[in-house]
Amino acid sequence: MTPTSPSPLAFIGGGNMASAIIGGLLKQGLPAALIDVVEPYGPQRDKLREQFPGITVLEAPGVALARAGLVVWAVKPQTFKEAALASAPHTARALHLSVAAGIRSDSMATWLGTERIVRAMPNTPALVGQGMTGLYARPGASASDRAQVEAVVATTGAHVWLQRESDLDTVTALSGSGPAYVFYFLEAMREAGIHMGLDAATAQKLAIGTFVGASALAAASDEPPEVLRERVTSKGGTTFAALTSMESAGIKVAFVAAMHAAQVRAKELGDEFGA
Ligand SMILES: NC(=O)C1=CN([C@@H]2O[C@H](COP(=O)(O)OP(=O)(O)OC[C@H]3O[C@@H](n4cnc5c(N)ncnc54)[C@H](O)[C@@H]3O)[C@@H](O)[C@H]2O)C=CC1
Ligand SMILES: O=C(O)[C@@H]1CCC=N1
Repeated sequence: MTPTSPSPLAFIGGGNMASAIIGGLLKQGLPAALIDVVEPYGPQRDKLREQFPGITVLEAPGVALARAGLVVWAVKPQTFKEAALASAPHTARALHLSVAAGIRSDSMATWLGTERIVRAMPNTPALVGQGMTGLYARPGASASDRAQVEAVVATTGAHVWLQRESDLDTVTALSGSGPAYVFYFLEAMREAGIHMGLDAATAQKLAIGTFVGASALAAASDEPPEVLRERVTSKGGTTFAALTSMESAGIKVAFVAAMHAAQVRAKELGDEFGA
């Protein structure tokens, strides 16, 4: 399916991630009439209708879902089982794409009664078409199923395919949660700028611009980040002073440990809330 194909899509859960993907699909020209969303929370249903005129927003799953060629699972891991069991009677013929952290395709196959399953781990820059998504296809998903998923995911940014499902937990820790790490650093840089006398708006503008610029440079460069870092670091200069301070504070070690914690949590979510 291409984003302009006539095959309808259903979203189970209409929160942040679903909105990012729906936004991408509509921007690429998918008719809104082809999108159904199941969203039990009233205010969120109103928001979806306002944000995406023409889509169908349902309070609960029902026969309307039977038209979907692709069902996108965008509920929290904690509510996946309940949502899956409620929708399964209506979605048996569809291809299923889950963006939920941790929930393994074995669990989905048990709840949904199909092997046509692809798991994705996107991230919130998908909202501005700059997402990074890791994808894993269960063996029961065909080449055309994978192509259909790629066409959807391509509307939100770039993707990588993974051969091992367990690697999705690592992708979750790296790029899935990753935007939060960047925002955390942005907060710290803004705070430091304010402490040193800048106003908040100026400090924030400089911090965000620095991330955007450094990321663009890293993406455009053939050289790895460590070489780019060394190029900023004059001997005996300011960057050297800052990086030495970070090393002695154990920031890199703590950062690696933090990502391990995220990966462990992704696996726990699969154990706790899986079949
Ligand atoms: N927010 C993020 O950065 C990322 C989130 N994810 C995954 O995406 C999934 C959704 O996350 P968000 O969109 O951030 O959460 P969210 O809380 O914004 O959206 C979930 C939506 O599901 C609805 N919902 C609750 N029970 C339901 C049910 N039984 N049936 C249908 N809908 C139901 C909620 O009302 C809510 O609007 C999670 O599994 C998360 O692991 C994946 C990558 C990144
Ligand atoms: O925090 C979470 O569990 C989700 C998965 C990746 C980003 N947000």
